[in-house]
Amino acid sequence: METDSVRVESSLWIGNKRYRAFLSGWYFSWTEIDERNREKKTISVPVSEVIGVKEGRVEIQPQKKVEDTDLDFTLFYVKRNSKGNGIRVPWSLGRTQFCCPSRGVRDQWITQLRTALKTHSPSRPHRLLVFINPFGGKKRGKQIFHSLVAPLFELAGISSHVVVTERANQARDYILKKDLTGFDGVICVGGDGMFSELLHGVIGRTQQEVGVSEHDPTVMLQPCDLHIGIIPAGSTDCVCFTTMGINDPVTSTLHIIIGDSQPLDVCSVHYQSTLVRYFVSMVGYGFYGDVLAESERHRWMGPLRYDYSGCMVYLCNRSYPGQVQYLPADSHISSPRDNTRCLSGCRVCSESKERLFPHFNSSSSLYSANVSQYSSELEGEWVTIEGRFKCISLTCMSSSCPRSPKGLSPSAHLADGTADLILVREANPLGFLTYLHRHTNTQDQFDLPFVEVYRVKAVRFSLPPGEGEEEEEEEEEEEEDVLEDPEKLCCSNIAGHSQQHLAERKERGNVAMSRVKRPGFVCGPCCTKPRSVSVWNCDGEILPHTEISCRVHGQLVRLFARGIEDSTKP
Ligand SMILES: Nc1ncnc2c1ncn2[C@@H]1O[C@H](COP(=O)(O)OP(=O)(O)OP(=O)(O)O)[C@@H](O)[C@H]1O
Repeated sequence: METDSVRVESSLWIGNKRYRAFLSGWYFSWTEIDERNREKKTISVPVSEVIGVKEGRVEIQPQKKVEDTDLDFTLFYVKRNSKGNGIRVPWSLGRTQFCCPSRGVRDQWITQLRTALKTHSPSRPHRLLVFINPFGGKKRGKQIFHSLVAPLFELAGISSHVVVTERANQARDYILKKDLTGFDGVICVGGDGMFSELLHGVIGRTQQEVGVSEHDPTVMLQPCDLHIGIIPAGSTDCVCFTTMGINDPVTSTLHIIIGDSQPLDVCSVHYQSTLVRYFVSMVGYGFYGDVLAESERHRWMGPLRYDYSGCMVYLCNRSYPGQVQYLPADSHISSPRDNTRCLSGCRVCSESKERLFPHFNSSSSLYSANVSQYSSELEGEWVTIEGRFKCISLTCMSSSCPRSPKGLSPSAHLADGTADLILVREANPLGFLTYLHRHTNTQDQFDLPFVEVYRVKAVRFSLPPGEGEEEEEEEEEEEEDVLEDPEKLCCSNIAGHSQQHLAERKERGNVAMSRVKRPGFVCGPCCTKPRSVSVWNCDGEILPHTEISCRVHGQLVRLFARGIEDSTKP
């Protein structure tokens, strides 16, 4: 294979300065030459990060301008900026105009650069299916796509079919049902909710195509070929932040164009033998469930509702009884307290591929059909923990966001086939506040006596006897009352259920009566009824079940991303 042999070399001019430019296999470099023929600074661009090569003098920002000259060509490439608002530097579009000594030399440069692009960057997408949520975040999805993303796609020769969604779940249904032949990936312009729609569509479609039942909690799901890209335009954009290290539409677009590929673990949530949901970020019971539930009642406040609800729920100082069972991951490989960070090219994640897909055979299609349909992952010693918990969370990734740059579990990995289970036991309010506050600074949030963290492959949660799922039907009946009389909403113990969930329950009608009585006590300012059962917050959606089981599916999907680039490296 050709590696670093020089393919083209010549003098080129940028403005009135002369440069010696050369294209080796993997890099295009140009070095300034002064009047005395001495070499000065060299700029080197990996061919894999070239966005496009155009004849003439071309500008695309702020507006497209083309000056068709015989001697010039313009190179567009990924440029790393000096600072940004994330935990890595943002990317922008670099542009350099070169002037050649003759038209023949110019044409040779263009041909060779384009050939190098095809050879050294073969996995770039050519056609993409784009879903824009016009109502996500600050409602700027359409504007972000048309002003920042589309011009870059055009420059890179990527064609896109754009669907502006008119309802929730339209993107998911489209992916599940429509013909996707010819598309190299699906892109969402929106927030975590839109990403979740694409995730469910892509996983569901892949399983349909190979005849695997998603409802079987023991089945080995088929990894998905179709890549997912995220252009952040939501309120929190946690998945984008965690997989990129930044929420920046241009950085995301450039990763899509160069065809970066980041495998991602996905967790499935089952209730008995029914698939409830998939998630990549987190599922949380107790505090996180209550905050989401409370915030649903204050949607009119906009994004402020999360701060408000967080304060209210904190003041309630609740804890919940339950039994957590987990299947530990191999602690020799990594641990949630080993102070490592999953960065681009992470060794733990790349080595895990062999462990996750031992029958991988590169000559067959992705991950080989030899993999048994039933997983041996669920074999092993389950560990049981009982107690009262302020919150229980399970996260497949660090789940960082601008407010919590290190995230819920700073050493979690994106693609190692594990998740981190965090148990926060009953604690005094000040202790719990310390735990919460440590998510926003550099202190270790796990270094507290009431906090435990485990790296796991699967988790089960059950309520103490007498608090089981059937008894929850009683609460449903109370919810029925609320639906009939919305006035009751503000003081009801369903503070917790999303409007969608309430609607679903109302639709179900026939609610069973239950005779179980709970002790009556006032638990805080936001709730005047007893609460001994919380709800699960799954990536921002309230789950309709409490006794759930979760299982990690290693590297189930692929994103157009490369993980967080280490900004300390040159
Ligand atoms: N046209 C639409 N009308 C109503 N809802 C929609 C529409 N398109 C998508 N949705 C739904 O809106 C929900 C929220 O959208 P999205 O995630 O894009 O923004 P967000 O909630 O502001 O951001 P984040 O999830 O990051 O907090 C998604 O769950 C999606 O299913």
